[in-house]
Amino acid sequence: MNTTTATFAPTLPADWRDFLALTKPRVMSLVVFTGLCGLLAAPGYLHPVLAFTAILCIAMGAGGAAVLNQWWEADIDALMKRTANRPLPGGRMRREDARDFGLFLCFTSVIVMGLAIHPLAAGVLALSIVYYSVIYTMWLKPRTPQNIVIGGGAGAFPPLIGWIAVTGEITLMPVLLFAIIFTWTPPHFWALALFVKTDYAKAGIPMMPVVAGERSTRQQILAYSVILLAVALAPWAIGGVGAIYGAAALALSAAFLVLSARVAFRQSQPGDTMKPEKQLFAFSVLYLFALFAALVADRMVLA
Ligand code: HEM
Ligand SMILES: CC(C)=CCC/C(C)=C/CC/C(C)=C/COP(=O)(O)OP(=O)(O)O
Repeated sequence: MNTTTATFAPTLPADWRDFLALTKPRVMSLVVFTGLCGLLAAPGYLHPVLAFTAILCIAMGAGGAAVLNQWWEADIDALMKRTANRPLPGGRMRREDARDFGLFLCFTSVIVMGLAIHPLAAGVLALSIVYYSVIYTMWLKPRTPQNIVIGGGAGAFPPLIGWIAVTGEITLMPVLLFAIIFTWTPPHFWALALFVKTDYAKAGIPMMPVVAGERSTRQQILAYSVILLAVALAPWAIGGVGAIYGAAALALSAAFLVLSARVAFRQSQPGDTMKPEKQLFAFSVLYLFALFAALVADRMVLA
C-alpha cells in the first residue's frame, strides 16, 4: 500500500455523500413531509405521478436552498463546532461547485413545478427558495435577533405549496397550515439556540439568547407556544378538519406548552445539562410530524 497516498489523500472532489449532506436531508425530511401532508389533505385529486413530481420539486427546492445557505455561510460555519465539518468548511468541496449544485436544484425544481404541476405552485416554491436563501440567510440572519421569527416563514411554505399543487388556489386552510409552522419555528429553534448559544456568539450571529439574554428567550418560547396552541386548533375551530385532528392538536400542543413552561420557568446553572431545553427541541420535531400526520389521518377518515 502506498502510505503517502493514504496519508495525503486528496480532499477534492467531494463524493455524493457530501452533495447529499449539503441538502440537509434530516431537516428537509420534515419540510418534505409537511409538504406531502398539505398535498394529501387538500380537497381534490392529483394523479400519483404528478403528486410524486410535486413532492420531488419541493424536496429539490428546499434542498437547493439549503445548499445555497451553506455556500453563503461557509466562513461562518467554519467557526462553529456544530457546523465546522460540513462539506465546505471541512474543505471537501469547492465553493463554486456547491453554488452551481444549489442553483441547479432550485431552478430545476421551479421549472418542473411550473411545467408539470401549476404556475402558482411554482411561484410560491420560488418565493420560499428566495425567502430561505436570500431574505433569511443573506439579509436577516446576520442582522437581527428576529431573524428566526421573520425568516422562519420560509420553512412554513411547503404545506401551502403541496395544497396549491392539488387545488391551484390559496384558501384559508393552507394559510393556517403555514401559520402553524410559522408559529412553531421560534420555540423549535430557540430551544436549540439555548444549548448551543456560545457557538452562535462566536460566529457573530445575533441569535435571541445572545442578544436579548436567556431569560427573555425563555419567556418568548412560552409566548409562542401559547399562540401555537391557538393556531394549531384553528383548522378544527373553523370546521376545516374533524375530531381526530382536533384531539391530536389539543394533546400535542398542550404537551408542547408544558415542556415550554418548564423551559420558561428555569435558569441554567454553570455545567447545566440543559435537559428540558433538549427535550423541548426533540419534541418540537415530533410535534410537527405527528400534527401533520393527524391532519392526513383526519382527511382519510372524512373521505
Ligand atoms: C429559520 C428556521 C429554522 C432554523 C434556524 C432551524 C434550525 C435548526 C438547527 C440548527 C437544527 C439542528 C440540526 C442541524 O444543524 O441540522 C435543526 C434541526 C431540525 N430542524 Fe430546524 N430550523 C428551522 C426551521 C425548521 C423547519 C421549518 C423545519 C421543518 C418543517 C425544521 C426541521 C428540523 C428537523 C426535522 C430537525 C432535526 C434534524 C435531525 O434530526 O438532526 N426546522 N433545525
Ligand atoms: C421549499 C423551501 C425552500 C423550504 C425551505 C425550508 C426551510 C427554510 C427550512 C429551514 C430549516 C433550516 C435548516 C434552518 C436552518 O437554519 P440555518 O440555515 O440558519 O441553520 P445552520 O446554523 O444550521 O446553518
